[in-house]
Amino acid sequence: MSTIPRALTIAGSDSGGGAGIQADLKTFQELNVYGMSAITAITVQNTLGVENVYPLPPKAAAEQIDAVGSDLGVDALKTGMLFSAEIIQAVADRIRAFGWTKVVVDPVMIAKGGASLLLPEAVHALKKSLLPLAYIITPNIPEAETLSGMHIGNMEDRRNAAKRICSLGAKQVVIKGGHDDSGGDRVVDLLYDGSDFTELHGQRIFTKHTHGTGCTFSAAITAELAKGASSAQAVQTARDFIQAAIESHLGLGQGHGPTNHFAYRRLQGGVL
Ligand SMILES: Nc1ncnc2c1ncn2[C@@H]1O[C@H](COP(=O)(O)OP(=O)(O)O)[C@@H](O)[C@H]1O
Ligand SMILES: Cc1ncc(COP(=O)(O)O)c(N)n1
Repeated sequence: MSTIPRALTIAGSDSGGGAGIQADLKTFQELNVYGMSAITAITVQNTLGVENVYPLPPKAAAEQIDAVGSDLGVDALKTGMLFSAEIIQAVADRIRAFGWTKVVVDPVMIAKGGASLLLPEAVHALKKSLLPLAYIITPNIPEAETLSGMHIGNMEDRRNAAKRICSLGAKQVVIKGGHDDSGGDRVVDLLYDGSDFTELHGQRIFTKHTHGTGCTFSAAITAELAKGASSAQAVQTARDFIQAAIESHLGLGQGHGPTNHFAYRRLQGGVL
């Protein structure tokens, strides 16, 4: 019998392949984890932006989760674009019914190009129904501001926002630093595990090819949790993965291009 770790992504499809379900499955594969998906919405998207969003019925998301959960098994899962309060509710119900605990919530709200990937009225459902199920939640700075209800202008604010987000029920939080350009050539992600803070520092890459960085980062955390890594180890591997992926982006498309999901394998000495 195979003992390969299994990870599930519950997210939207990005036809351009750089974010969403596609980025998640590529990341799982690169980290040697068996990937499964439950699609919540289909986006018509390329590097120039999101042209349209077709949400699926909440029942379709729930049935996909049931299908994989009842048969293949799930060691860890992540959520990405969930779009509506009804889909959030359906997803939260299934996570609770299966009793899954290694749950990474990427609270996707707005695409880099400005398109809304979560209806404004669904923020309440995200906070109330999904956030308490999160083992790790991974907001970027604008998402952390929405969840915490406070402005984040510096690292002290970020620490306070992290505490507030944990007080809403998430066990741990990583507030990502991609949107904070005050650090010059450094980028800092902040992990709060409910008692201690860890700063993960990296080299900021000056590029427009950062489409899907948040999806890829949270998928890498999920893959590592599926393998049994601690949250600190999982977040560090995810940081290394996304750093390599941005550094050697593929230069695809005319707009905000995808990162290079092959790069981490190359870094580890694997064959391309
Ligand atoms: N220009 C960059 N250089 C290096 N790392 C980056 C850069 N932009 C984002 N990252 C990393 O990518 C991940 C996603 O960050 P962020 O851009 O803040 O999230 P999101 O994609 O959700 O908006 C984080 O680990 C962050 O440190
Ligand atoms: C289906 C889907 N899910 C998530 C994102 C967010 O990714 P980004 O913030 O890099 O645009 C996206 N653009 N599309």
